[in-house]
Amino acid sequence: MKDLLLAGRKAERSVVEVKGVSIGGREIILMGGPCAVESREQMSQSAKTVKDAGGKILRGGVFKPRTSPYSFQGLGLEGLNYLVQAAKEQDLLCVTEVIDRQSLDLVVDKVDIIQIGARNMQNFELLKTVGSINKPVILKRGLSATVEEWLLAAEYILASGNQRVILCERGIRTYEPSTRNTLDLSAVGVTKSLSHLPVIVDPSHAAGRRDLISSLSKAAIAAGADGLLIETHPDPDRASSDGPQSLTPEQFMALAQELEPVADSVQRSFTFGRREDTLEALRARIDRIDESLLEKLAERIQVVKRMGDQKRLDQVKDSNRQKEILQRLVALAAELEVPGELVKRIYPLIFEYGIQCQIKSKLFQESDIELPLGGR
Ligand SMILES: O=C(O)C(=O)C[C@]1(C(=O)O)C=C[C@@H](O)C=C1
Repeated sequence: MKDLLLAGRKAERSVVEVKGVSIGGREIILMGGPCAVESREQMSQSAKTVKDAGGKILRGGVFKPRTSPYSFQGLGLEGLNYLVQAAKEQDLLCVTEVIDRQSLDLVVDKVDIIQIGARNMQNFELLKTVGSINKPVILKRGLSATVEEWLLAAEYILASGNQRVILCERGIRTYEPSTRNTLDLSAVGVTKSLSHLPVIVDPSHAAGRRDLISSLSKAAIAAGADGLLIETHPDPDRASSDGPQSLTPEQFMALAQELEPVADSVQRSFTFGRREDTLEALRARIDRIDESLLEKLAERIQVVKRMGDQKRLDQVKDSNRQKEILQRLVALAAELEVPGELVKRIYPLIFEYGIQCQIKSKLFQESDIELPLGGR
């Protein structure tokens, strides 16, 4: 197929790694959650269901591109917080859809995966924009897109620099009205023969009815899908969006349990149930925590550097302020059951590095003299 310079087939299939979760490896990755985020409680319950079932990623729409302008359009930022918080509570990753640059800017630092919905598959400017970020992207197949058009849409993202693209088959429009769309399972195999990218399947949007989700999910795994994106809602009859296709928590659990033997039968793996106590799962959790600690440290260093601009050289070191910070943190540490001694040992290093940065930027703005801590 022409022009698939980056999305086209390679000797090795790509595995998209995100915070210890590998999409496109041997393991089938289960992602679940409601179509739209509605409340803190709804997201908490959904996250628990997904975790209990062995899922790794929580989904939830906060910016909803709806067919009718009068349908629920999403909770926006308020919903984003519910999604992120619920995922954190259960140590899940989270994914949400963006519809334009503005919504991308709002979510990009908060979620683990960005979704481009079917209706935006050929929004080329948006594809280029998500191509310039450092976050994996789930690219849904357009409602009437051919596999070639879908792969060329992925090519836009890859060509803009972002190599972590996951394709998602979510059903296409056909003449058959008994399901909302027709799940094109042959597209999984076709796409995998043409491209190295991982492919997941969303049976919920394809079928539009919950009675078919279980069989379609199992069929998707047998067809070679690397993961499933399935809608579940604590109370589907009251869902503000896509209730008829959402599974109840019990149905979601039952389905997840049935995935294990299907995955086994095609030399893939899926483990039903919570797995937080294995060494591997705990290490993955530690990796995620360490990443966020470091991200916060980097943010602190940036702020401290900016503070330096507002101080004279003789004001850089402020022992009273350091004492104040330490006192507050030692008290907080006690509440959080972290030894105060640890805080007292770590913080002087952090203060010292900040002071060095501030002094350096004042004295040697143009120089690159090594600081004792190796910073610059
Ligand atoms: O509060 C300031 O004035 C800072 O520059 C920040 C900071 C810090 O790291 O928190 C750094 C140096 C000062 O000795 C006190 C505190």
